[in-house]
Amino acid sequence: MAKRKLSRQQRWRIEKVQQEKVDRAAKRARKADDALVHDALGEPRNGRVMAHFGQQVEIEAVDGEDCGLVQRCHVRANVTSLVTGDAVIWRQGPELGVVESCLPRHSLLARPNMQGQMKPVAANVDHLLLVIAPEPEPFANLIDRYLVAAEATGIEPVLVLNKVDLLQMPEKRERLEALLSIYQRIGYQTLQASTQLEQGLDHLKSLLKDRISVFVGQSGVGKSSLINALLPGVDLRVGALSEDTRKGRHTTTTARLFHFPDGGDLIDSPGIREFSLENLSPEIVAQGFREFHDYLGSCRFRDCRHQGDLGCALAEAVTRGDIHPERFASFLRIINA
Ligand SMILES: Nc1nc2c(ncn2[C@@H]2O[C@H](COP(=O)(O)OP(=O)(O)OP(=O)(O)O)[C@@H](O)[C@H]2O)c(=O)[nH]1
Ligand SMILES: [Zn+2]
Repeated sequence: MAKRKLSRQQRWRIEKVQQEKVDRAAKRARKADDALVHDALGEPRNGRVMAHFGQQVEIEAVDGEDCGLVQRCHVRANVTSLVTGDAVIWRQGPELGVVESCLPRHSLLARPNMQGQMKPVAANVDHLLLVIAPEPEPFANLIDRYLVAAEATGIEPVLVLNKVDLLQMPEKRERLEALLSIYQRIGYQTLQASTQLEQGLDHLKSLLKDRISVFVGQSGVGKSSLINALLPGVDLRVGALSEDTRKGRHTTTTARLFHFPDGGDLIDSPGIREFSLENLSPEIVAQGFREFHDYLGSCRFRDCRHQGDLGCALAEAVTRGDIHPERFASFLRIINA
């Protein structure tokens, strides 16, 4: 009896402490809001989230005479979960500005956090540059996994084969070009580059113009080298990604938006580069294979699992040569993973 009473009391205490924490946070947010009302804030204007630091964000003005001006901003309590790349309505302040609302997003990139929950990391990305290389060679499935994730978020992927200077051996060149041609045939843009030979960079620059891009791909394929070639003078690892906190200066993993000198923007962070697909249903995965679209819904059985089922339209398309067998095998590996 006594034991049960104690545990109820303990529960009550824990709940009370938690409620106090929530109340304190709400009070802090209200106080910050109130303080801003009394400051001389500017007119509402359009802006873009450049980076996110705890309770604050860095906003760049995208309109007006001082377009390009950057200010740290407080975020109104009713504006939830802003991420880098978000388009916002904000007001400039003497010291701190304020974000009043977030405009609708056309895409959202997410990645799993430590607890395995998907956390949004970047908004309004137009282009996913999927970097592959002869070394390390892309492992089976890697390209398709990224493409499915891109299709699920509505972001246009482009395949970038970097380090083409390493393709001296005809056998290797043929193998990688055959791989690229699978994707060209189903309508993906591909391009070849070498940061070593400074090859393909102009083509890449023209693709990046007027868009927000992210670079993804396995470790060692040359993402940093490509970004450094396109964004000279910006150290992506230190400085730009650091923030001052009471605990001292440290590098955060927050995503940051950068402007390419020749036009277009980059959103980058260690987390974004690892972005991948998590827990997508077989239907969404199938939608992520764009050459399957014409056949989905045409299988004999409405609940066809496309795994040897009778009258499977996908399997028939593979037999006819309309779907590449490697892509179909990749689809099955992803849904059975
Ligand atoms: N031969 C050759 N090597 C390159 C090229 N681009 C990059 N490398 C080399 O590839 C290695 C990996 O390059 P990074 O740019 O660090 O690759 P990354 O994709 O950013 O790797 P992570 O930071 O681990 O994700 C480095 O030793 C580069 O010098 C290229 O065009 N040709
Ligand atoms: Zn089927």
